[in-house]
Amino acid sequence: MTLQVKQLAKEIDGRTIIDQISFDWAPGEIIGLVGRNGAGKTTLFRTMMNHYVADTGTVTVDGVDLHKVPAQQRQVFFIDTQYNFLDNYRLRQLPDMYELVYPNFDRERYAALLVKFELKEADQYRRLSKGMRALVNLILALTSNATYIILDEPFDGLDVIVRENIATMVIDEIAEEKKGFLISSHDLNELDGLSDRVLLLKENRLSQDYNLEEVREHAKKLQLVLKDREIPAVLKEHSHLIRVSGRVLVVVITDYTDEIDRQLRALEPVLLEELPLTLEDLFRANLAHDTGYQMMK
Ligand SMILES: Nc1ncnc2c1ncn2[C@@H]1O[C@H](COP(=O)(O)OP(=O)(O)OP(=O)(O)O)[C@@H](O)[C@H]1O
Repeated sequence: MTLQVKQLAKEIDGRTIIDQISFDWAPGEIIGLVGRNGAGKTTLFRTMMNHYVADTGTVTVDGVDLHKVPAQQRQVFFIDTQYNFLDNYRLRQLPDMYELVYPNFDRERYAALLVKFELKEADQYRRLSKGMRALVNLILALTSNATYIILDEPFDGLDVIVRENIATMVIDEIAEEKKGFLISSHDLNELDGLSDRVLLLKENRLSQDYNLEEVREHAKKLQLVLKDREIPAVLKEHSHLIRVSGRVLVVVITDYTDEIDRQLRALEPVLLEELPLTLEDLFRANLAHDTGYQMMK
């Protein structure tokens, strides 16, 4: 079972917002969609869900076009955090609405999760705090029993505890590989430890599709103090400078080989230590136009 987005494009007011967007998404995957503010993340979701009619392209689940067979949209869950109908309803009323679209909506689990997170059925959605709304959105997403769940900036402005709760629930949910998540964020740190794959939206297009496990297999982040102040060729050629503080260099080498290791050790560094690689390091290393050493001149 796979959801396939193919060549999706949308113009608004004569301006291209998303263009040639293609990717596959399988249950069991947590995909991060990263892009700066205004990059088009929400527009991509709205276009996938047919809230915006696509100019070109298709979204299919097992070959069935979601835009042509609306009933198939029950396979995908998305709450538009900007425009939705939830505001005027009380939490106890929401299952009635969602059941119309998602016939496998799990009312029992919905009620149990409200209790778990101390949310009251009588509360009106619009009177909830931002964090509580984010939790309700996630609870609806999980209890809809849709296979593909889109979460648009689910951590935006949330405190650490709510963030942890959401991340834990997402990770628990994919254990059986029956559901997949597509989670947008403009902050890479939010996706660290959560996504195994990251799509980067840049200048209207998906500019990268990273499998983080693969990237991590080949990449290393090192903290180094060299004898010599001169940056050696092996670093200039193969590494990206993440940080420099005094004589301590922190670099990422995206393609670490035995040969690079040999050359580094041959320099007899005063310190050579491996550091944990974050998502942000990988992006900086992969996206920087230069290697970072220019700033040292
Ligand atoms: N209905 C609309 N009418 C006019 N412009 C729109 C509309 N929807 C989106 N846009 C424009 O499309 C661009 C992308 O917006 P979008 O909300 O998709 O970005 P985003 O990546 O989700 O941003 P953020 O991280 O800030 O939420 C913006 O320049 C926005 O102004």
